[in-house]
Amino acid sequence: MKIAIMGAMPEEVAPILEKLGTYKTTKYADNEYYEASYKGVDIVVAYSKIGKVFSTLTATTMIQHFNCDKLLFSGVAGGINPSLKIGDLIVATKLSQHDLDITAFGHPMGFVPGGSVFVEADQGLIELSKEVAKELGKTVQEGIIATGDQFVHDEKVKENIVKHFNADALEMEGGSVAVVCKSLNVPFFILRAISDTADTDASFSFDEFMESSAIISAEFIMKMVDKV
Ligand SMILES: Nc1ncnc2c(CN3C[C@H](CSc4cnccn4)[C@@H](O)C3)c[nH]c12
Repeated sequence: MKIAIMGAMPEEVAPILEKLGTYKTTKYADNEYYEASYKGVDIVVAYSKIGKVFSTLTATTMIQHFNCDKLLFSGVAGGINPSLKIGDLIVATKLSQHDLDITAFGHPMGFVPGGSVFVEADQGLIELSKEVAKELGKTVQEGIIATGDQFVHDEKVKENIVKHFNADALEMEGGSVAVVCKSLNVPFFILRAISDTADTDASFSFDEFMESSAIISAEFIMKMVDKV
């Protein structure tokens, strides 16, 4: 088995690389991939860079070039559900692309022919996260995550995303990673810790809490690796 551990930003994978200690760095397709063996498990780590295109490239590379057969995503997100506070963890049950819009042709937001509005995450990995949460005595919410190529800092954008997708959190990479993993038949798991609430203060909150929230997510993901 070979596990892909992915983030979007350097800060989202830095805590994971620190835990791994030593790793081999491979440059490929304008990015770097870090390979290590961790407690007998082969792991490849990478941060994609921001957005759906870069995350699609990295997820595809980790699966097709590095032969990963499970993909875990660790990072931060903007909270939509009022129950989600800064630092809280959310596990994606399913994901959508909130900026995919051909409604002019009568299709629902997030849908294109041949696709689906939502892509469901792997139930086995979600169940595993519940075991880890119980062992750690941590609360982990499950919910819908909406992905789009914008940093959301506007209540009206949030409201529109809730209206169309009933999303609990939002970010910029999970929905595309989900499509890649579904199409390539690789179980995937998307975990995010809240860094902001995607409102007018989002960028300030993000700057203040992103690193600490990224660590919260990364530490949980590494506990998942112990059991996967
Ligand atoms: N409100 C929000 N909207 C959309 N996405 C998010 C996220 C999740 N990540 C963080 C980062 C923001 S853009 C970025 C660009 N430059 C520096 C830092 N972040 C991008 O990878 C998506 C956290 N809060 C979000």
